[in-house]
Formats: sequence, C-alpha cells, structure tokens
Amino acid sequence: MYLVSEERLNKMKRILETRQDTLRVFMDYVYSPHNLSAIVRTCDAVNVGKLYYRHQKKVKLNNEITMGAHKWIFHEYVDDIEKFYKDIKSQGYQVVVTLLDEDTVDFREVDYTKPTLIVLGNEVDGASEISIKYADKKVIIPMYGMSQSLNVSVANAVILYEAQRQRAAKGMYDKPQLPQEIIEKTLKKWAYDDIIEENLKRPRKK
Ligand SMILES: C[S@@+](CC[C@H](N)C(=O)[O-])C[C@H]1O[C@@H](n2cnc3c(N)ncnc32)[C@H](O)[C@@H]1O
Repeated sequence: MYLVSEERLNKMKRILETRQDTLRVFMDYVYSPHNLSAIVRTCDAVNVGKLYYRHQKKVKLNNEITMGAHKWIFHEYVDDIEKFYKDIKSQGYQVVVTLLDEDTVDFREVDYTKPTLIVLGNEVDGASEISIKYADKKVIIPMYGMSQSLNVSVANAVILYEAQRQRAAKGMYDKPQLPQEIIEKTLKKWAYDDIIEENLKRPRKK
C-alpha cells in the first residue's frame, strides 16, 4: 500500500507556503492543448496563486492536457467574464493584458509585486475586447525579428519569470501568503488524492 512519505508531504507544504496567491493568470480563450499544458507547467514552476481559463468547448483541464501539473494549481473556469473582472478588480488586482499593440508598455515596466492578474490572449485573435476594456496595463514583450509574436506559452513564461524575479527580490517567496487554514486543508486533500491515485495505479496482489 502507498502512503505519502514525509519528504513528499514536506514538498507539498513548501509549495503551499511559497504560493504567490496574489499573482494570477487568465487564459482568455487559449485553446491549443499543447499551449494550455505549457502554460499550466510554467504557472506551477513560478507557483502562481490561481489559473483562470475559458474556452468555447468548456475544456476541462486534465492529465492529458497538463501532464498532471493542474493537480497542484488552483484553477477555475470563467463563465461570466464581466463578473470575473469586476470581482478581481474589487479585490485590488491590477489587470495586465499581454498585447501586440502600439498602445502598450514594455512588460518590464510593470510592478508585479502588486496583486496582479496576467491576461493571455487567443492564439489567433489575441486578447478579447472585454479583457482590453478592463486592462489597467497593456504590455508587450519587445520583438526584434521577423516574427510578429511569440507563442502564447512562451510569452507567459517570459512575463511570469519577470514577476518571479521581482517577487523573489522583495522576499515574497519567504513567507506564506495563503491563510494557514487553507494550507492545512489543501495539504490534507493533496495527500488524500495522492494516496488514492497511487494505490489505484498499483497492481493488486492475488
Ligand atoms: C500568437 S499571439 C496572438 C497573435 C494575434 N494575432 C494578435 O495580434 O494578438 C497569442 C498571445 O500571446 C501573447 N503574446 C505573444 N507575443 C507577445 C508579445 N510579443 N508581447 C505580448 N504578448 C504576446 C499575447 O497574450 C497574445 O494574445
């Protein structure tokens, strides 16, 4: 029988204690499973607080898409986009929309140590009109080659690692942002899910 080792439990605890609750990402109609997977993995690596997504077919993040990384990230499907933006702004978040436009600033000019929602646009159409309407900042990653844009998952990584750099420099990975009761509750759930999943994978002895 599989039981969670102390080492694995400590790892789960460390993830929750360094989680950047106030750094969040919204995938605004990003649709390619490959891109979704790469974005989820980078969000996991930087330890973002939450990942929001919406998609025409209400795609559910699953192992096939994310290679398992979605298990460790708090994620939420956005149904009512107006309500979503109103709620997040009322919680004091700045909305930073990534965009290929004239009317943008260099992504490094933003202070990502503030509560921040980073918005990623669709692979073909870019960010939606509604996201642009709610943007506090519109940012661009400068491009000097022939290509007009980066792959959306690459753009996500570039911006998240700038946010990670600024937050680490400010010591924001050194003390927990999540309330203790959320850390404990999540730890219990992760440990439980881990045990169930591992035991289901193991062949039964006859
Ligand atoms: C392939 S791009 C979309 C291109 C689309 N034709 C447009 O004009 O927006 C997909 C998404 O990646 C992000 N992105 C890609 N390159 C970027 C850059 N250089 N600066 C800012 N965001 C970028 C944006 O979120 C964009 O919506």
